[in-house]
Amino acid sequence: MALLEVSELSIQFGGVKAVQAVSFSIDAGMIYAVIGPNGAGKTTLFNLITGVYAPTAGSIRLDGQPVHGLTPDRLAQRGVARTFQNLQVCMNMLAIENVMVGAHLRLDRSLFKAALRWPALRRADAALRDEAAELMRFVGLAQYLTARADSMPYGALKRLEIARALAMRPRLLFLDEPAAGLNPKETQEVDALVRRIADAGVTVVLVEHDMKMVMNLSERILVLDYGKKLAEGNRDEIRRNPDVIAAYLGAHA
Ligand SMILES: Nc1ncnc2c1ncn2[C@@H]1O[C@H](COP(=O)(O)OP(=O)(O)OP(=O)(O)O)[C@@H](O)[C@H]1O
Repeated sequence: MALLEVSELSIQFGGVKAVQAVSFSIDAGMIYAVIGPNGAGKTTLFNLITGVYAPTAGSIRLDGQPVHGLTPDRLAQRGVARTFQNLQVCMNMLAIENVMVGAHLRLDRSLFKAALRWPALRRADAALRDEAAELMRFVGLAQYLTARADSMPYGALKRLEIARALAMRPRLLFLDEPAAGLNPKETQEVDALVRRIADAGVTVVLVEHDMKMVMNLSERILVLDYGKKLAEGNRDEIRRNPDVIAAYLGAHA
């Protein structure tokens, strides 16, 4: 069974059909990319799957169970996490506290309340801090363990978002343009990081304009155009697809 199964998913904003009857499925362990021109519906598709928007029609199944209409925090508890195209970092907090927020989102609140005796809470907090530090090292931010978020360069903040999403211990991680605004060296580092995340057993879904990165990493690629599925396949199928070349890749590949 596929880890994620999206069927005939649609959403409309006023007259704009942002996503129209899009179907695809993602197997566990895969790196999967969603590409398409600006405005094609990629971020909206992420927003639908991660519970930011409720679909107008269609269904989303995780491990065979329907999850459409669930809120982002319920989805987080089921193992779905994401990063955002525009940074969503709390700048007035320490970097490590931003990562700890991710771990808090994962915890079931009722269990957390039950543990509300101070010594237990302090131990839990120390454990979360250790875990957050470990994740910061994993994404290459060891030098920022005691830094404030607002003192960090943009490239490091992009990684901080990834660390915070990983703190939710996701099975399925959505990365919305992880290389946007990065220089070629930073892009290569994020490329290697995505590979490490996948090697750790997390299924990764990626929206990305950097074609080199997409073609290097992705086992399967979904191409959207005007909210519709234009093509889906492995890298070679996508590279050769005449519709894709005409709509999108021609200018990039
Ligand atoms: N909340 C919203 N209200 C109204 N229209 C929206 C909303 N969100 C997205 N849209 C519209 O839906 C369409 C798809 O937008 P979306 O941001 O998903 O595209 P995208 O493929 O992610 O683009 P980009 O590559 O530029 O990020 C666009 O026409 C956009 O203006």
